[in-house]
Amino acid sequence: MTLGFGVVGTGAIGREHIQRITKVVSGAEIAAVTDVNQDAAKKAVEDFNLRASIYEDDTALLKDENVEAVLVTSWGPAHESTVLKAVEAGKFVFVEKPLATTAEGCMRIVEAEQKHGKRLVQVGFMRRYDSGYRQMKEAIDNNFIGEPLMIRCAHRNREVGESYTQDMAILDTLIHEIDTLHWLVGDDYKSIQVTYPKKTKNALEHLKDPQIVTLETKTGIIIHAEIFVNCQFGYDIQCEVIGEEGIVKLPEVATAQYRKDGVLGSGILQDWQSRFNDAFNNEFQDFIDAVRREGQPQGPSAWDGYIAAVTGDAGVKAQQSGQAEPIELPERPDFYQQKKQEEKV
Ligand SMILES: NC(=O)c1ccc[n+]([C@@H]2O[C@H](COP(=O)([O-])OP(=O)(O)OC[C@H]3O[C@@H](n4cnc5c(N)ncnc54)[C@H](O)[C@@H]3O)[C@@H](O)[C@H]2O)c1
Ligand SMILES: O[C@H]1[C@H](O)[C@@H](O)[C@H](O)[C@@H](O)[C@H]1O
Repeated sequence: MTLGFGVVGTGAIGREHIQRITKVVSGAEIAAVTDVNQDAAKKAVEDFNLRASIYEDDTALLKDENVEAVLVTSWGPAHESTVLKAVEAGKFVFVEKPLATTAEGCMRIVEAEQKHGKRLVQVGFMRRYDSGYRQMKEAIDNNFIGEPLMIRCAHRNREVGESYTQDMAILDTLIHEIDTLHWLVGDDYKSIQVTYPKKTKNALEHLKDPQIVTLETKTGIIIHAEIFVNCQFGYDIQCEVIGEEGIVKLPEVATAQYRKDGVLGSGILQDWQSRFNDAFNNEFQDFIDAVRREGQPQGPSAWDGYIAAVTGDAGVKAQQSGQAEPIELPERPDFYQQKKQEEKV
């Protein structure tokens, strides 16, 4: 069976995922599309030569029997409503981050999914599918470095535009570390604090950049994460876990090495699309295979989306207060502990 996707939001990443589903991964096709900008939906159908119906909104798209899974790539504030409608209709959902823009919204999805009785939703935290992070997780799970004690990481973007606001450093950028790191070490967060070093002259006036985030986990691991979104030199993701008996570090992405003008060097990737292209491909293949074979997704769950939202809210509060803000999460429901397998991804 080929899995029919209905795409809600045919903007930048929606188009990338359409390309991925039709040209790169196997087992799925685009059955339908919609966008509040109908021209964007029509253009996607034309540009990718899709045999897909175009609907005026998500409600109409969800009625299409050929739509078995919904790909939610609209703007963040629109995600919750589409995901809830899709869960209500019993369709699988792949939703780009954020699951919803509020913790309450994420909880509404968690509750709806539990009411449905089996997992339908996967959140697009693609770093869990990056081969470097997966190797790190394997080393940590196999106790290769002993108990993790500290994590140092950096999330650097070359530059950001006018529309990038202060809270986005947490909710749009750090959100990836928030998801990846608790998965990596199998721990929950306890608190978050944000401090501001000297500001770069390359940041627009409204933005403090860089920012240093300190997260503490329940078992006492301290994480130092640098968010630097106008670093100028490229897209740079670093992560190092320091354990009792060794260190495991995210490998640099291999790019050609050159010798020129007395320099031995290699290029730095410039954007997240190229840095995580393989991870995006892997996450889609896994989603498609899991729902076709097991009848439910196995990747980052609605509960992971909820953890990210609660931690993100505390992070935004910490940006304003300068204090360590507590991160209060209820117990993970049994529903989201069903399979140890899920934790591996
Ligand atoms: N995983 C990642 O690294 C990653 C990277 C980029 C973007 N994202 C996420 O993907 C989402 C989309 O980002 P983007 O850069 O493609 O944005 P975009 O603005 O390029 O595209 C969004 C599209 O959704 C449409 N849209 C908005 N509300 C809608 C609704 N209610 N119904 C139907 N269509 C609607 C818009 O018209 C637009 O075409 C965001 O949530 C963003 O955070 C994730
Ligand atoms: O800071 C950016 C991140 O590095 C990317 O991975 C995307 O998530 C993008 O939306 C963010 O603005």
